[in-house]
Amino acid sequence: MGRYDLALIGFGGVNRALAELISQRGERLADELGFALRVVAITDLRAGSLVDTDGIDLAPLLAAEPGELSFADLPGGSAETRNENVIREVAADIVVEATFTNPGDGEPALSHVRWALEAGKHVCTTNKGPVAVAGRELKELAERHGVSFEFEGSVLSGTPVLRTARRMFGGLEITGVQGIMNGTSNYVLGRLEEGVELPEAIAQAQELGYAEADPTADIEGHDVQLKAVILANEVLGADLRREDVVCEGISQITPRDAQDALGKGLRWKLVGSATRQADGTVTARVAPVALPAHHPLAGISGPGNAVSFHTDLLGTVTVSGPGAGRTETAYALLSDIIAIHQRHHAHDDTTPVRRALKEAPRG
Ligand SMILES: NC(=O)C1=CN([C@@H]2O[C@H](COP(=O)(O)OP(=O)(O)OC[C@H]3O[C@@H](n4cnc5c(N)ncnc54)[C@H](O)[C@@H]3O)[C@@H](O)[C@H]2O)C=CC1
Ligand SMILES: N[C@@H](CC=O)C(=O)O
Repeated sequence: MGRYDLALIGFGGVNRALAELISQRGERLADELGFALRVVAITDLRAGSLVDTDGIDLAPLLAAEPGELSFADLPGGSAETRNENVIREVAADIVVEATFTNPGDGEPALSHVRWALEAGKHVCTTNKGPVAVAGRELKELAERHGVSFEFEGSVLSGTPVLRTARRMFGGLEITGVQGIMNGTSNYVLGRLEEGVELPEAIAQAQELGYAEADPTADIEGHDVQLKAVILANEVLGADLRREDVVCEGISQITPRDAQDALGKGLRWKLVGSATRQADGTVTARVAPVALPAHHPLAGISGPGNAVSFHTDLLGTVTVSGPGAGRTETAYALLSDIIAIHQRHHAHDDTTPVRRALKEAPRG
């Protein structure tokens, strides 16, 4: 059975949840998927760095409170983050990038991804910054080095939107996408409908692990702006930048507004969209919209998200599911690792499904 050695860059909510999945379900996953996962390096701004090429024992790290974790006194540990050294030098197959999203220049995550690809390592990330700022360049860099750059979790967390569009919509013309793409703001709008004030609703979303490090990005729409760029570029073949997307958030909506709307059969939602215009160009915007109850996006509640694809042959196809959450987003990373395995080891007959297919009687 094959094995992938992982370097985790950033050890906050999402990468800890991935480590938990590996620690608690590693054997089951290996049986099902036909490969094992082992963590050989972790870096984090607050905890430092830790390297063990025989495999890090994750259980004691996961038992520690996140804020109290320090690698400094562990064998192979250091108080220094040492990102570049770890990413370039440690013998890992896949670098898993889950540090803060920087909506401006995508840094330092953009450099983390570049270093890894240059070193011939696959990358999966949930970080929107590098994808929105330099997605095309990074995909080309990955191609040149014969490795994969996967980022399913950058839009709608673990709900497979990008891969669904890429793999399942062949032969369709997609004319536009529209969706609720931020779990925090959708959760907050639901709380406003219940009469909770904005600061308290935001604090609850932070506690639940939905919000960005700076929740302004969620509330003012900047997070959706990045997701609209990624969808426009990935699904509609555009070349948009964040500045091209007109953006308005939900900070002006009060509990009273939300409750008044509800009384009229409307629900305020933060809607992101990208549309192909008649001249072939693509435009995108983010804005709060009071949707009528019968609209397909009106019923999406809590941290749930949904994206509708407008197509020529199927009409509108909507994918919905969690848009945020630590474990849900860690699943996106696992799905990226599975995609890497399928792309680079498609001819291995190691998984139970492949073995069964090969051994099944024909005719
Ligand atoms: N939490 C969620 O529901 C989702 C998160 N994401 C994205 O996933 C990424 C991670 O999210 P969370 O784990 O929730 O964030 P978090 O804030 O819990 O964790 C980020 C971690 O990165 C570390 N870090 C920051 N800068 C670093 C650097 N230069 N080097 C090493 N470590 C660094 C921080 O110390 C922190 O532990 C973010 O980019 C976020 O936008 C994407 C989809 C959903
Ligand atoms: N903060 C984001 C997390 C995922 O991108 C959200 O709330 O949707």
